[in-house]
Amino acid sequence: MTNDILSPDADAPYTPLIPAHSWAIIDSTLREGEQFARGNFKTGDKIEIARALDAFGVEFIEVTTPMVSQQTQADIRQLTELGLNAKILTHVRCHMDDVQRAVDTGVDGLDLLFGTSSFLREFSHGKNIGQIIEAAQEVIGWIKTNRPDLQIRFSAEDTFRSEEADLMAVYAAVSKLGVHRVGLADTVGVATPRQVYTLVREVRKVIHDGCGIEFHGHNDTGCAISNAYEAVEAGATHIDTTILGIGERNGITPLGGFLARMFTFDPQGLTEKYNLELLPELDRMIARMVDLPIPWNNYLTGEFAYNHKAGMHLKAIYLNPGAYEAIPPGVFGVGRRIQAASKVTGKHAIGHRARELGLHYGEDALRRVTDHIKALAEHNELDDAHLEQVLREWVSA
Ligand SMILES: CC(=O)SCCNC(=O)CCNC(=O)[C@H](O)C(C)(C)COP(=O)(O)OP(=O)(O)OC[C@H]1O[C@@H](n2cnc3c(N)ncnc32)[C@H](O)[C@@H]1OP(=O)(O)O
Ligand SMILES: O=C(O)CCC(=O)C(=O)O
Ligand SMILES: [Mg+2]
Repeated sequence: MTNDILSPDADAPYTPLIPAHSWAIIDSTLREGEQFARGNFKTGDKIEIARALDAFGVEFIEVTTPMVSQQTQADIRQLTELGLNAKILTHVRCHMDDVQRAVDTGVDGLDLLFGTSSFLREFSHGKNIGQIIEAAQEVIGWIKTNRPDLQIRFSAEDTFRSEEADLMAVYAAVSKLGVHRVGLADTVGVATPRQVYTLVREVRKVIHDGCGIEFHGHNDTGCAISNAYEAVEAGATHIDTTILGIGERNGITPLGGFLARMFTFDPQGLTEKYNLELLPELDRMIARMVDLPIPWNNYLTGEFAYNHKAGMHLKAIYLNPGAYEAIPPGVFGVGRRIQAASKVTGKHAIGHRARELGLHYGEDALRRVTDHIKALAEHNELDDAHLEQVLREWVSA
């Protein structure tokens, strides 16, 4: 494959702008997604979701803390016994009770968190930065001694409303304790792309070389995908997503939208890494489970995500779909829709449809039938059957 989605020069050598192997997905549909208004997955749902994510190829699946209930604890165990390729991580408070329960579930790693903003220090857990670091030392020290096989991530919840000096102290401390990843969480979706880029670069300076950087971004101000992208550009190694973006409030970085973004930088790498054509099935599965439709303008899989209508677009799209598509829909298992019958159509689109029907119009007749179709569509929606009828009637007129 070449970079031909970015440029019509198909002979240019393939050079990914941001290689897909430089980052991994931590899909949190089974954790953040359970915090969505309608996310109440039963055991069977969880197994279906985990298997579907694994078939798609995500590298990690994050699940809710076993502290939620005995059922949740048993479900985690069942998920870890499925023999998936994806590593299973559970999201737990930085507390020995949580960790001790979590390590018995068979997970591959623990995603620890502690809120570092003044909001969360005052209103959530009441600890100061020194106490947060002490708790991290106790908990991470225990895991390192007793379960060195487990991956450990430590995240500063509400990172982007935390003081930078506090963050650096916490990240440096947990890095020294040997965590595998640190997490930056835009918990209330307030960060801008530039802030994310800058902070990831700063954090990189205080952690050990092999330490990964994870980004978790909420979408309250519509920046979840751009922020995840900026994180990767700045050197983040892991991005949290959920299917359809479900999560607290209006959710987090959606898996499909993030992959659409990253596809444009390394189409070949993404195609090798994930079974992209399974994305529509994932989106449909979650839409069914939360009993909501896939939004009409959803990235890649929305009903109209690949609808082409304007005459100027249609003329070019027949010659090369790349003229008005950033990403070939077939790669993600979706098709395009050509809407030739509308008031914004043009003679090229009408002529093309006529030829498909085996009808041949001369230049003047094509102009006349096109204007007639445009006039009809001005007042009534026309469907393809109506267009075909008009074209057949007018060809001999
Ligand atoms: C931004 C996020 O999404 S963070 C992840 C959110 N996830 C969840 O909340 C998981 C689901 N939660 C639950 O099932 C429950 O909240 C439980 C089991 C975790 C705790 O339940 P409860 O004991 O009833 O406490 P409750 O939820 O009311 O309060 C939260 C407790 O966690 C403590 N806490 C909050 N953050 C942390 C942390 N990072 N590390 C340790 N303790 C913490 C709070 O201090 C509070 O404990 P306290 O009552 O001793 O002060
Ligand atoms: O643990 C994390 O990094 C993220 C927690 C979370 O869901 C959030 O802060 O929004
Ligand atoms: Mg969140």
